[in-house]
Amino acid sequence: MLKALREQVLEANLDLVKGGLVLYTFGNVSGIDRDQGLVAIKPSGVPYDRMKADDIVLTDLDGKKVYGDMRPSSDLATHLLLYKSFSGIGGVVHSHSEYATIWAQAARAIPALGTTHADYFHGPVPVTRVLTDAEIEGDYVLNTGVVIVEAIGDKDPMSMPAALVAGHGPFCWGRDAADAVHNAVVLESVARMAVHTVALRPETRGISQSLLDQHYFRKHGAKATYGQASSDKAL
Ligand SMILES: O=C(CO)[C@@H](O)[C@H](O)COP(=O)(O)O
Repeated sequence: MLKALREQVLEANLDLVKGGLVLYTFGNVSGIDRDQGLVAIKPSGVPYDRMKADDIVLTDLDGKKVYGDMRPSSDLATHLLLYKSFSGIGGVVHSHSEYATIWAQAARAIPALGTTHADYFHGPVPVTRVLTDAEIEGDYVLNTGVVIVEAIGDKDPMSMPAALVAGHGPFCWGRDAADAVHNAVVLESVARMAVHTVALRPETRGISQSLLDQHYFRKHGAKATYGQASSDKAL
């Protein structure tokens, strides 16, 4: 059932390890088949080096398992809410990558300090509000999705493909599972550079709106000029 999607999601999960974003069983990646309304997601707590395409769990958008013997990722409800809220996305990543998590733990948005940031994120990467005790004691995983959607607000989720969950870590998304991992790897790089930039020059104000716009739109959207015509995100 949806073998190609399960294989893509397996590869994307293994790419979290290759990208240095996760330790042990931390983190998770999912992908969606919009036509069938089914999500393929990492099984919970399974070491990446033992994970097989058959271990990838399929659920519907209500979280009902339709394929697989394993329990789905413990973050499933967050992934599902993001798919329901952001209709253009095809993949979701959660990691505890260190520098992005440092910003999340500090409950600070990552400021747009340079063109590396602007190539991927059209503005500061937002941080969620801190969940209330009632939200934590209720459905914490679902409410994590709620505060991410709030933090994105009226921004286009494809121009801001990441948010930091205060006190927790980053969630990223993209056109598919591989694209979401790509964004998560870049987010970690941008977060690392921002920590050091702010340490070196605490008063830094970041780049201007015009430089941010120029770099972002050079790579994204109908008028993008970067790379080759067939690719929105050539490296
Ligand atoms: O943040 C968390 C749990 O709070 C997760 O990222 C875990 O690190 C991985 O959980 P599974 O996807 O294996 O359930």
